[in-house]
Amino acid sequence: MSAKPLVIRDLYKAYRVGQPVLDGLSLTVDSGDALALVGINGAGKTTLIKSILDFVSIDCGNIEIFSESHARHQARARIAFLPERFQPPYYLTGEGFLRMMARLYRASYSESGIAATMQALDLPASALSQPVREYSKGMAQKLGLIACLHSQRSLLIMDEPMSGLDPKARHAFKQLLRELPGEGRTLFFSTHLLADVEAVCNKMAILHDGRLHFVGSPTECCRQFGTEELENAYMQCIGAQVA
Ligand SMILES: Nc1ncnc2c1ncn2[C@@H]1O[C@H](COP(=O)(O)OP(=O)(O)OP(=O)(O)O)[C@@H](O)[C@H]1O
Repeated sequence: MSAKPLVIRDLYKAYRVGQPVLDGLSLTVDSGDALALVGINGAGKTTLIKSILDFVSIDCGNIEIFSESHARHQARARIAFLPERFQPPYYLTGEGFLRMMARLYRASYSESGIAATMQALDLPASALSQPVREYSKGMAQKLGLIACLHSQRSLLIMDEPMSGLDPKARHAFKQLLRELPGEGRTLFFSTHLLADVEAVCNKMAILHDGRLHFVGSPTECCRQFGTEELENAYMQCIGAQVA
């Protein structure tokens, strides 16, 4: 049996003593999952992502990436990551950035593949030779997404990847995301957009008060909370009033 992309057990993380952001969180992500992490502002989504990537130290528990401890350098060798508020280095051109990322990811640089993804996301070919400091926010986001998609890595971790994308680009990006499981890749991303969760994901995890209050498919979430609308199910899950 192949190793699971991500297994988290009893994870605790506090920035201040006695105030855990993650309070005994456990989660398993299976190969080919497209899992969305949702939760209110400040719920701890970015903290969870940073914990997985060992960007912050954890207080307790363990995290395994393809059966290796997340703290081991090689555990991250199968991950591509796109941070929240992504900004490529200002001194590079679009192509310079994509070639640098391909080297870092030890992936081949496919001119035709990148051209196709750029076209799908409505990023003009001229952006390749343009310095990224001249990019709009959405253009920079698209460049980061393209680097991630072309990383040839098995586990893609993205923090709010759709933020800054216009509706057309979001539509195209969701289509690209839907293709990932068929390529044997696994997707783990945070989002506030429940419509995107329904469109892309076979699983969602609702983080609230430091714990996962629900893990399962959007359909199961609606069923569990006795509603047809995912938004209402989510509100009930986090104990919020539904108007
Ligand atoms: N470096 C830090 N030092 C102290 N507290 C932090 C730090 N980073 C985050 N926090 C706190 O941890 C909590 C969770 O923050 P986090 O950024 O993980 O939430 P989030 O779910 O990603 O939020 P959002 O949806 O707004 O992006 C917040 O209360 C935040 O203030």
